[in-house]
Amino acid sequence: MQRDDFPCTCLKTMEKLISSSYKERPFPETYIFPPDARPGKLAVPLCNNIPVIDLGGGAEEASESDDRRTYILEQILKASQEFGFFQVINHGISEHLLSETMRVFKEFFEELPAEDKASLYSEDPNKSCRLFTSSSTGNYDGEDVHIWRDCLKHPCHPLEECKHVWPQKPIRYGELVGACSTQVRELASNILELIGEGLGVGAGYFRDELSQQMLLSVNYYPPCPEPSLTLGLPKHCDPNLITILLQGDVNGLQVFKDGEWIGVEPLPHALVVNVGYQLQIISNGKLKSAEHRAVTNSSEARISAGFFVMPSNDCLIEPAAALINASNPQLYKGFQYKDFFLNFGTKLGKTEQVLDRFKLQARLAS
Ligand SMILES: O=C(O)CCC(=O)C(=O)O
Ligand SMILES: [Fe+2]
Repeated sequence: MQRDDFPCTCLKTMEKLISSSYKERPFPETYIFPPDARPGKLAVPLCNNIPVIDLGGGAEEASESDDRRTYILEQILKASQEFGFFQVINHGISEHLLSETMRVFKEFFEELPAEDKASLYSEDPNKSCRLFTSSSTGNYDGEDVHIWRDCLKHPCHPLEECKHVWPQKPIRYGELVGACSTQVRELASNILELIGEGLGVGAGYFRDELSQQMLLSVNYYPPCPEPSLTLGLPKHCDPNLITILLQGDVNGLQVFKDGEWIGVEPLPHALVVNVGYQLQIISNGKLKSAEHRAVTNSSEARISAGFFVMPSNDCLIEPAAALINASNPQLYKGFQYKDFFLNFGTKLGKTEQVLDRFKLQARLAS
């Protein structure tokens, strides 16, 4: 960016961010979804049936008692089969760290000077740390409809290799997000161990390449005057292995279950865990990656932070051999993770098509 251009480019960039322009009147038509994709009924039932699993102080500690470990493992497996979603409490990550991390995200979006934000803004999806608005495709100007969110995205594992690309401000960002990423990663590894054991592929199955990368995506949804016409995130399943989400204390996350949308109730200091496409594929369809979306509201800003555990780009993904037999034929072909990810980017909003290229028996796999 040339110094002379700076104020002008900066201003244009900041106009795109929905957090800078949401008070605009009249309501911008470019954010209005076609009738069949609108959220419709906003007051969906708040779901008290998405399982809430008590990890009793941390999944790790569960290893101290075999019975307790087996009980937790069974609950995680059942929830991943039936819902593809669950919440965990008593997960071992300190409440103080979680609330301070959410606070630093809020400071980032609401208090950072425009020029600091502008220096991180990029529409290049290959840029490792970037602030953008609407979808992550990097094609804001070509989108049919914009989505009502700004997003800060960057890798968060291994810390020493990625911390240097993170925002330098707010000043506590590195320390808090670093500590939180480390602890979330440990929790995710423990949950994956339990899943591996429960599936019968072995506790260590998801270590190394299958879970090598972790990406942090912080969503900022400003208050929206027209929540019934807009979406913070359209319906999708996550493309990765497993996601751990901090959803703060504002409603907005909904899961599609048995033909209807249900809200995932924000519980203080709970973390939401959801199965991504890779876990569905590796488990040969035994675990399910559920469709979800984020709706907006007219009264307060909402922040969510997703930690996406994902395979290395070159990792070969295929259903685990131990899960295939005469009565459970292989449902998906093997592929490299990067091929899946590229294909995913072209199928945004078309969840029914994402898996088509990877199915072996189109009529059986869902
Ligand atoms: O904001 C939320 O609660 C959901 C975020 C989400 O689904 C995602 O980032 O993939
Ligand atoms: Fe998601």
